[in-house]
Amino acid sequence: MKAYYRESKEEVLKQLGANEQQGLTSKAAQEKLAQVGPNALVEGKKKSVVEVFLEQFKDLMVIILIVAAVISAFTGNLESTAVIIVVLILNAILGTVQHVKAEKSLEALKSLSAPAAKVLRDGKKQEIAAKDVVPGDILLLEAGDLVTADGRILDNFSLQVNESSLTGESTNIDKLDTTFEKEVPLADRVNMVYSSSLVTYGRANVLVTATGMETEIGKIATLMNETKERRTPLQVSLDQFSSRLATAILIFCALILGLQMWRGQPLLDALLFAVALAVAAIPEALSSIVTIVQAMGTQKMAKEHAIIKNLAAVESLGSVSVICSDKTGTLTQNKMTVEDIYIGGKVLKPEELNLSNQLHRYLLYDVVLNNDASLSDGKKIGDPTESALLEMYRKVPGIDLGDGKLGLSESELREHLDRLEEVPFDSDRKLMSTKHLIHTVPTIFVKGAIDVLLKRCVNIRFGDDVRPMTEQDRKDILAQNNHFSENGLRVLAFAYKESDEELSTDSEKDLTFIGLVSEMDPPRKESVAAVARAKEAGIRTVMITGDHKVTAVAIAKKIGIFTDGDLALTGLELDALSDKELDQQIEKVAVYARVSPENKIRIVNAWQRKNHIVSMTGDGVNDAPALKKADVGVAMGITGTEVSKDAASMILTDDNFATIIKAVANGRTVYENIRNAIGYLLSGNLSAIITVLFASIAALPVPFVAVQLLFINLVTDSLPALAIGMEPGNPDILKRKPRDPKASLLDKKFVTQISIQGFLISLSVIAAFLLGLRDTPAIACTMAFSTLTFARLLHGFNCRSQHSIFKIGFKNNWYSLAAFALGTVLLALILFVPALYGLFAVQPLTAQEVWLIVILAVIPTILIQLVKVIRENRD
Ligand SMILES: Nc1ncnc2c1ncn2[C@@H]1O[C@H](COP(=O)(O)OP(=O)(O)OP(=O)(O)O)[C@@H](O)[C@H]1O
Ligand SMILES: [Ca+2]
Repeated sequence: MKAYYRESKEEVLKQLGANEQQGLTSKAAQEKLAQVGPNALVEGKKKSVVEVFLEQFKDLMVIILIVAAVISAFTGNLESTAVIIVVLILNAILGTVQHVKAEKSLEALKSLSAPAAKVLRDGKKQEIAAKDVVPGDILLLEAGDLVTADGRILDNFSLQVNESSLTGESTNIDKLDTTFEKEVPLADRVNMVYSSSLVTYGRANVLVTATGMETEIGKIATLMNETKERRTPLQVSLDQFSSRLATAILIFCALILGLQMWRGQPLLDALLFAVALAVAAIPEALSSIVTIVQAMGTQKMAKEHAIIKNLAAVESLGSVSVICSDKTGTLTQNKMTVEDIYIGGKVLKPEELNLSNQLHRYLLYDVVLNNDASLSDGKKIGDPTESALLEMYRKVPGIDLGDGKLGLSESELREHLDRLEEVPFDSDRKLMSTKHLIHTVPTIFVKGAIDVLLKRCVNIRFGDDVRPMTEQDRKDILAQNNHFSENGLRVLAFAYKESDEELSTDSEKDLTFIGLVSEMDPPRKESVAAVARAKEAGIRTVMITGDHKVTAVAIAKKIGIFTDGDLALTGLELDALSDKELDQQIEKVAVYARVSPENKIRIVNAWQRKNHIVSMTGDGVNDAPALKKADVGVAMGITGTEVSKDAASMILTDDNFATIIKAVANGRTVYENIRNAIGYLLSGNLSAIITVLFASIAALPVPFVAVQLLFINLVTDSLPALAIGMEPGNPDILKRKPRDPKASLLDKKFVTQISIQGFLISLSVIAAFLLGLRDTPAIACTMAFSTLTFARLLHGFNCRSQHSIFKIGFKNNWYSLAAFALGTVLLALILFVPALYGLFAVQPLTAQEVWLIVILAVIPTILIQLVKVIRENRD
């Protein structure tokens, strides 16, 4: 390993064959990539397919089935044994396929949110996937970036980096472009940056020295490589439910076994009862249905511009009750245009500026030079606040745009008066400064938020004349600012000073005021409707912005976030409140203006103290802690920093507030569909359990054989359960209050409903069984099995929604009809193809018996639908 930090910049460049001005050529980069491999950490050892397959047999439920197979073999029912074994193997294969698929789709989602890196290649700044970065690349880092490779700093502009993921040290570290003589420990190598750290401030050009597993984090990556299987809260609670259910089944089986033996039944016959009960009770399809429905939900969300990074977020989304959203870009379009300019005591349009006016000239210097954006071929690059300023510059009469007129184009101006030093903008300080030589005089230009900047101005300039700022001047400026803000305009203030000092944040004082520029950022069209939908859904929308309070409230009113009786707080006002005072007000506060990232964490905490589930958007470097603290942290796919994307659990690929509401609706739908599918499976199982218990207690023969129950649980029941999972969102899904996150999935009301439905179906099945018993036990068994299967297929329609089938119809879910049809065909095959009789232990039925089955099976569904219709008409 070479100690790059101990060698000079030139030496390192030479060793890696790199070019500081041009970067690598794309061809050289490609060759290098083929040679060293992608810049990614090798994932921890994944479970092999065989391991996954074998794991499927570790389940207690499966063990019960294996025991059932053995018992069947002893009772001479070898066909049953064979079928159970085949079913078990098929089930394990299905489980394996599903596991692999789920992993793939998670990986696909991951790759959608893979980090990007900015590099210099072929002499141009380019954004590439982080995995394509190679040693020798020139990495262009700026605040908000994730460092994606190890590198030596070539040019440093006050870069600050957080290396906590590597060193555990949480403070930000100032980087330098020096060379070390002696050996120093990793944490002190301030002329290097390391993969996995976050750029919190400033910028730097860095020569990549190592990528992938060769990086420092790669070397210790084995520690974090154990890919833990993460289960969502819902999956965890279902796991708990399953294991409790398994225990209950075992106890019941023992009781039944005891009862049958006590009656003097031979052991093997008694065992058949126990087996039937066990198989009837186990919801084999449950966990796979939950996984499938979740996976389909996330895929749908991805298509609708919301990428889920963490599956648990789908569930949290369903109970979100507060959404704290950024204003700029999320609620608004982030398309800024300059409206009015306040300069020399007058309000002017850009077209009214005059190049021969010295005051106007200084504003234009400040506008163009103290600005990182650029306009090329009509494309805006950089911060929209800043590109709007360049567009304003171009509107000034006399600016040369290649037509030979007098004034310089912005790039010529930047070339002539190049930037000597700079202090970049950050949303805490809300200022930006640059230093230039103007007519050989060193001059510092400052621009930023008016409330911050005005405090630092001591003079004001009118034309060529600079004089001390009076109280009246201040009042005039603030009044003008207020006027702009009330119209929802963002205001930037401009100032300068002539000074030779080394530029730092300390230089931003004793300034001379130049003027104000106001910019318009119209709300997104969809925002108004989305906020209204959120309100209907019991979700409070709160606007959080770095902008001025008056501006923010004006926009919030337009969008419908701020209504009569609401409050607006600034970050400073928030700081002045105690937690207790904040708790008293928080529900009224609709707008937070001039917030700092720390304010955001406090806002999340306060809502969470009130047991709200909070979604918070963020795009900046410092938003990461608030995004992590929120229940659903949302990052912006287009404008968000890599750091914010890394911390979020959902990424909006269109940066649009309305997408969050869509995702909430999807989250609610996924949860409801899962709940309905679970209700369907459990009520069906319960009906079989009741029938077996009844037969046992009434000293009747065993009503089902294991194969029949397996057929129902694994085949005919899975079809409607999946169809229920595909149910499109209920149109009134956003008209309800958010789900209480603490409420259990199987609450009392739901359990009662499941019990009643299971009981109704079992009544039909028992009736069919008793009618069959007038003939032979074998016919009775066939009738009980057919009635159970058909009744459960029909029950699929009942569980699609709380509403009756007349209200929801079939049109929006053809899957439910297809599932029913397919299940019916399979049942018919078993009943009418003699070759299958042996396998499923059925007997040929008469036409009369078939009619009886159909009628008995339909009755529970008719009753359940009837209740729904009555309830609908009552409400
Ligand atoms: N590039 C910049 N240079 C100087 N000042 C700026 C710049 N951008 C914004 N400002 C000033 O800082 C204030 C806050 O901007 P900031 O970027 O923190 O808010 P924002 O992130 O754009 O808004 P939101 O939080 O709604 O997304 C603005 O109102 C403006 O006055
Ligand atoms: Ca912001």
